[in-house]
Amino acid sequence: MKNEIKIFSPATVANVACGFDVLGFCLDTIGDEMVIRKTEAKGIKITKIEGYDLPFEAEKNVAGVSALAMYNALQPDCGFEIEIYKKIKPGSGIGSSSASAAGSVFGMNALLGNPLNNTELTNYAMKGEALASKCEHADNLAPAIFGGFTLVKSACPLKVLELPTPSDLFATLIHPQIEIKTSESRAILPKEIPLSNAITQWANVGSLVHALHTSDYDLIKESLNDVVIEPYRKQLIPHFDDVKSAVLESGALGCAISGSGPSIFALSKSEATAKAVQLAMQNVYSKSNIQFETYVSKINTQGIKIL
Ligand SMILES: Nc1ncnc2c1ncn2[C@@H]1O[C@H](COP(=O)(O)OP(=O)(O)O)[C@@H](O)[C@H]1O
Ligand SMILES: N[C@@H](CCOP(=O)(O)O)C(=O)O
Repeated sequence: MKNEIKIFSPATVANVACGFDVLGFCLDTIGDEMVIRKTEAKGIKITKIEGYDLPFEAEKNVAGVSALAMYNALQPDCGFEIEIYKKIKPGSGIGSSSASAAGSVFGMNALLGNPLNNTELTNYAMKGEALASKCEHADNLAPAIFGGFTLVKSACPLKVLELPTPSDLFATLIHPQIEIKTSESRAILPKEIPLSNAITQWANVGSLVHALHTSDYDLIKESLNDVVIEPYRKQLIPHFDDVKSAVLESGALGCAISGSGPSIFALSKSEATAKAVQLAMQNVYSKSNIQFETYVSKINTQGIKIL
């Protein structure tokens, strides 16, 4: 059995407009790399972090927290070293913390001969995610680990439903280079919502799930709306309304905040439209003095992969 593996741990889009804390999908072109190594010395050590300044103490890094949760439960006869090559900026809204939290447990599981299934891995990864967002949500972790679109039916006990990915669907993202911490953008949300908004929102979630199952792109378009969270969070994202109008005019099926922001995502029916949408996003932000990155990505149906 191998003593070391290198993995690609993908970025993810949580919420997918209407599905706060339950829906998510996995990206293909953006993600971190990690190396996980078995050691004779017991315990979990983070030995290398490149890309961004993050804590090396296992208890303060989401990769270490999820690894420790799994390690303490399994009590294997070895230890693990973790190297993180961070490409996803922390606080991006595309699952930076989730990529690390999922990557460490996925890598350890592979080196131990895969004793755990994807649901068990997601459960341990949630312990790490909770360090960053102050809440055990799995809507980034599930698509990172299972791939494709996922719905977290319940967090406790964890039940993840894998949803189909229509083959022509492409994502476009813009990541304005400002940091919004998930914990802070959760803190501004209302504790209660009007019943009329709840009805609109759960109708959208139900119809989006149906649309994914039937590859009904018109219904995807009708369903990609968020009347519950977006009105609060969009205030933290400069030019959000301008980006959304420009993107919809360019032919996207829908556009919403990615995770807790500041990234904004759109879904389109073809790669050509996704690229036109990318130009529309760039046009809006190039008129401002905020730095940004944009991406076009297929939906990654595999999730984390061994390199
Ligand atoms: N390995 C890690 N990767 C990313 N963020 C981490 C990691 N370990 C700890 N953190 C902390 O988690 C926070 C970023 O997570 P979060 O706010 O959820 O952003 P994102 O939406 O990009 O996941 C930052 O405060 C960061 O310092
Ligand atoms: N459902 C969570 C998702 C946070 O995603 P992230 O990529 O910003 O960590 C939320 O909306 O708070």
